[in-house]
Amino acid sequence: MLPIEAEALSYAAGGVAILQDVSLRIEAGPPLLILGPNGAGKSVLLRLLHGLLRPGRGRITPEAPTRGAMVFQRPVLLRRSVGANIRYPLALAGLPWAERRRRAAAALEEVGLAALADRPARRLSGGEQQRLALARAAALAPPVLFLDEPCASLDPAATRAVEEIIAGIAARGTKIVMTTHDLGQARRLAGEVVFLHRGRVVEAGPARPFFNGPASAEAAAFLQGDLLW
Ligand SMILES: Nc1ncnc2c1ncn2[C@@H]1O[C@H](COP(=O)(O)OP(=O)(O)OP(=O)(O)O)[C@@H](O)[C@H]1O
Repeated sequence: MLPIEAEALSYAAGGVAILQDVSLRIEAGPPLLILGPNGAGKSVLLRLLHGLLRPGRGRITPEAPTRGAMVFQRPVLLRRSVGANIRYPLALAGLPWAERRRRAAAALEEVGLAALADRPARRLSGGEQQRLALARAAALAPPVLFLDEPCASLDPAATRAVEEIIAGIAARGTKIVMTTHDLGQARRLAGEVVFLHRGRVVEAGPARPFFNGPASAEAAAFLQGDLLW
């Protein structure tokens, strides 16, 4: 599924342009963080890249109904046990029974939920639910994992736990493409950055130079907390 190539994407809703002429290439490597102020179009771009939304203009290759797994700000869990939430998509993917058990156990161990495997998933805390959602997506070993503000409703400790899980998934070869409002988190996780402002890509490239000395006035203002929209 990699690379994913987006060419001249535009997207509008209700007659309002949300993204304009966005081109980017997603390649194997460390996490790609999509950054920008409120309303810049980060979530819409993530959904286009994944395939949940279709661009009004432009093209994304490879063409596919979806181009990876996705985890949302608020996890969508089945009304089943923690373990069953992980095993169900593995069954849908056609994996044999023993392999499903093995992968589910390993995934729960990795996110620290092994002891809660038989609990109803929807009774977990917010942080535990998000860890479960990540374990469920990672158990499929997708080439790309799209994360939309995965820590938005979590406290700092739960946020750090989720960051460690994300870094672990990335280290095993899944490309992470994610949005966040948390610049500290972006600095900790990002290998590459796409900076959006008002629906356009203003900067794209390796994370370190972006954070240390952004090329554009908009990104410099954003990093100082002075670019509100
Ligand atoms: N279906 C829709 N209909 C109308 N407007 C929309 C729709 N989806 C998104 N928008 C608008 O498009 C703009 C970009 O939305 P998006 O959610 O991608 O921004 P964002 O950068 O993720 O913002 P935030 O940081 O606030 O989450 C916003 O102004 C939003 O109100």
